[in-house]
Amino acid sequence: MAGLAGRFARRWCSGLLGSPLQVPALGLHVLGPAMLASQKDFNNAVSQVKLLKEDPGNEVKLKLYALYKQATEGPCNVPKPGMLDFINKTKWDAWNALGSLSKEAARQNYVDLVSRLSASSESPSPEAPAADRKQPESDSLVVTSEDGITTIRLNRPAKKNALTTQMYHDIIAALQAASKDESAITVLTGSGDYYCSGNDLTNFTHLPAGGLEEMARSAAALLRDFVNCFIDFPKPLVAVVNGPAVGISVTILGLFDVVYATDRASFHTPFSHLGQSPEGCSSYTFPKIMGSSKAAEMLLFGKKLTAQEACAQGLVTEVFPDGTFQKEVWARLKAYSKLPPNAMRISKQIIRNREKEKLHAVNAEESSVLRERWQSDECMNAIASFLSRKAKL
Ligand SMILES: CCCCCC/C=C/C(=O)SCCNC(=O)CCNC(=O)[C@H](O)C(C)(C)COP(=O)(O)OP(=O)(O)OC[C@H]1O[C@@H](n2cnc3c(N)ncnc32)[C@H](O)[C@@H]1OP(=O)(O)O
Repeated sequence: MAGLAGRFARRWCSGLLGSPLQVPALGLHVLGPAMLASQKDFNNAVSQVKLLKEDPGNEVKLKLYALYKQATEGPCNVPKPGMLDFINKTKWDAWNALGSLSKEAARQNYVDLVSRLSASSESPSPEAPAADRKQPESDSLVVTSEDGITTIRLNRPAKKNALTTQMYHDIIAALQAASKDESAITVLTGSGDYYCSGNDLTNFTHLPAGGLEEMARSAAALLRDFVNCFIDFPKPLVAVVNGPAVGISVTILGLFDVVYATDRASFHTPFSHLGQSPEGCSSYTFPKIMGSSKAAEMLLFGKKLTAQEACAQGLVTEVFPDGTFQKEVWARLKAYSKLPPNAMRISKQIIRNREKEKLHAVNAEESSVLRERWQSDECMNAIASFLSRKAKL
């Protein structure tokens, strides 16, 4: 069996290396004619592929192959190979998946992909910033791609990774980019001793010209967009909970596929204490995950769960000893990231799709209720109390 697999792998690689190679349908750029690569750029990129220092792996080679075919011959126009002709069938599938993508757009995508591959093969960093991704506006979020994993790291350890308005925008952009990049898995984690202390309560102190009402309106719109990105995220999404988690960083966990936590983590949703109400679709996902009375204890009374309790309730997938947490979790994720990405994406789709409409409706309702809550005396007093250091949750 091993011999067969080895022969198959060798044939597969040489088959692909012999032809110029290419992007998942999801990752393709839709560009206006003025921005498209010239034939010369394309020819250069075809030559560049042969000079790559590192083998980009079969999946990328397959993407290159399909884009090359689309760019030079247009949409797939040859009969589908038989089931047992594995290699040619896989290549045909990749080309066919590009549908009616124009030759010009395929050429551009090919050039972009080769340029990303050239940049990354020259990068000396073991955890290189994703070359194809616009980096976040502030240092409070760090996005890297390595070993088929895109990691979005909250990086405000001095403030326990509390989420500023800019960070919400940056996370949205990072998720949108990750949904189209070449990684198989996307991870959200934190720097320092906390995973995240939730919404930065000073967000509420920056009143715009329209006053409290306008602040609540725009925060609700941002919240809705933010949560929608998690609902719609197409690839496996994993939370690596490296320490305590508060507020919105807990509620959105119900939208992740897998949640790994250190035994130092805790899970706290003190919404009533803050005069607020649940978000992140937790009013729907938590009762589903843990039953209505356990969910009520967390969401109404702000009961803080230990990592072990959260695991017993089904909110956390597995708890690891803090001393070996990073090593164990990343080793496991690296192994998972080698699984066929399309299979994982399609399986996620089957698992999640029938819930999507409901989740969007819940998100809209939660955001609209919060818009009112943020203008209430209960909420204003709780935030003033935190800011004046009278209260710690
Ligand atoms: C677009 C808007 C969408 C909004 C969505 C709705 C979201 C709701 C929520 O997320 S509700 C939850 C909000 N979070 C909190 O209420 C937590 C508040 N923080 C605390 O209670 C504590 O800081 C702590 C328990 C997280 C940690 O306590 P401790 O270990 O004692 O550390 P410090 O308190 O000294 O914290 C260090 C430093 O960080 C600042 N900080 C921590 N969390 C927040 C925060 N959420 N907002 C603002 N600032 C925070 C803290 O003030 C300290 O700052 P300092 O060093 O004093 O300058």
